[in-house]
Amino acid sequence: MYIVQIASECAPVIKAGGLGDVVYGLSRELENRGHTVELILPKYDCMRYDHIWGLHDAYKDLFVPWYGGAVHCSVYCGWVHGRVCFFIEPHCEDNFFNRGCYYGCSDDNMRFAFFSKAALEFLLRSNKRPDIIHCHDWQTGLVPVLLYEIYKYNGMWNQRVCYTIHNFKHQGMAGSEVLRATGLNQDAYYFQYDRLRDNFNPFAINLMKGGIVYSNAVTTVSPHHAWEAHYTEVGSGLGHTLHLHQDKFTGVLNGIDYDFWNPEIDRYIPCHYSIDDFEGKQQAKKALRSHLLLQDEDKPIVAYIGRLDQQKGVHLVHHAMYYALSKGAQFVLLGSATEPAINDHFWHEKQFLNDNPDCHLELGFNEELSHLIYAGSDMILVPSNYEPCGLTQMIGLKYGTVPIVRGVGGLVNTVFDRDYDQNKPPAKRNGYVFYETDNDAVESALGRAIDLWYEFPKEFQQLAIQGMEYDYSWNYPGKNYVEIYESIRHT
Ligand SMILES: Nc1ncnc2c1ncn2[C@@H]1O[C@H](COP(=O)(O)OP(=O)(O)O[C@H]2O[C@H](CO)[C@@H](O)[C@H](O)[C@H]2O)[C@@H](O)[C@H]1O
Repeated sequence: MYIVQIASECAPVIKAGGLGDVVYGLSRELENRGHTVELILPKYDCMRYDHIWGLHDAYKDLFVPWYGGAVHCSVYCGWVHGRVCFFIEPHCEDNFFNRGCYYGCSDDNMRFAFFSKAALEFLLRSNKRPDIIHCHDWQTGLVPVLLYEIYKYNGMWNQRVCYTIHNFKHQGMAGSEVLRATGLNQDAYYFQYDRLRDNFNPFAINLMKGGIVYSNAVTTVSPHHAWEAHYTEVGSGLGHTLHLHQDKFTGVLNGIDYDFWNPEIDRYIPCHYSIDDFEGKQQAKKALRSHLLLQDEDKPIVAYIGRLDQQKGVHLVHHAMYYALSKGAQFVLLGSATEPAINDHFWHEKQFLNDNPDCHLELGFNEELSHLIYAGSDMILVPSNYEPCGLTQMIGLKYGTVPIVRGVGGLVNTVFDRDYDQNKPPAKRNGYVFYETDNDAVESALGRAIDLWYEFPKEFQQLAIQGMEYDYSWNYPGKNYVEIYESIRHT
């Protein structure tokens, strides 16, 4: 099959979070399975150009219809660790992708509506006719809408769309100017409830809803989250839409790219290790301590890696940090916040804990350091309020770092409590799970983990090894996606 992924991120060249990992990892797996995969991405000024090889002109004068006129674009092609990527650069006053950031601008709706339109225009003009277009999250929700309302009539009648939702919280709410800009026009038609009108705001169109309504298949990133989104408030108002489209909606658990996240070959850690040779993890722990200037004592290291926002349960991250320190553990945090109040809070904590020899807060985005933290820590904390899949616990498992998670979303599908899981035999359990959102809940799980580390170190190591035995590679999810593509291809 010929598959084109249209996305706003692809790791490591463009990565704000887990979306980037998934777009890259799935593309690689599909290629390994013999399919042809190409990616279409925005050409941001701030992306990691050092991860692109052979960047060259691919299509010089692409004119993308926009309002009544057209925006002149250049399309570049390059290889990102083996994947063929096309980068779209518009030349217009809006400077859509030269903002020094990926997201967070007041006109994000317009930026990504433009990107969606430009990606299809590029496919059309360059005569690319993929069997499957796979697009992701609200940023590309308009792709299937534009395909079936406009591009189908221009020669792209045979393309089918798989749409994956990584986060229901951000849906892309827009006004009718997006319809005018993209050439969809006809407000009355698109503002119908069964099309793009938001389920709660009658004056807004919802780009993610458009993606659900118009795609041939819709997935989210774990089976449990698919259920939550359909039946609970976690669907952020889209539950009824998912219900109406339930026949094409499923949850496919994400994978991890084991070529990149693997302690046996990881290029960012000082010493490699595996299930059979666990000693290297101690070396990584030493290296982590020396890198972050933590005192070198016989203590467990608890880590948190991730965006610092409400989704991730920041109030519990904060509490767990002090609780871990009080229980004789060390705590390492790597995260960044876009919300000013949360950002200020953690900068304050960082200053407050500056002289604490058992704690380090690294505020910012640092891919290389994240590898060392996964390898050098004993436990990884994921106390999310909601978590569609969660990659950090799966990466932690691969690195023999025991996950301590809240039992929501994909965390339910991947982490099984050592003491209480009813469905797995003890030899298949791999971490600790708590359910409530209060301090006692996180203490109950983190406390058990730290106690086991101190009192039964061999059993703790056994638990870590049991986690490493799980296969959360792209192997199974890759197969699942190919089945989905096959099922929609000839419809
Ligand atoms: N400060 C930092 N420095 C370096 N690396 C950092 C970092 N902060 C985060 N990362 C990395 O970014 C990725 C984050 O993965 P998550 O699963 O937490 O994704 P996120 O919530 O962004 O995305 C959404 O999409 C993904 C993919 O579908 C879902 O797993 C998830 O549940 C959903 O919320 C990991 O690779 C992590 O190591």
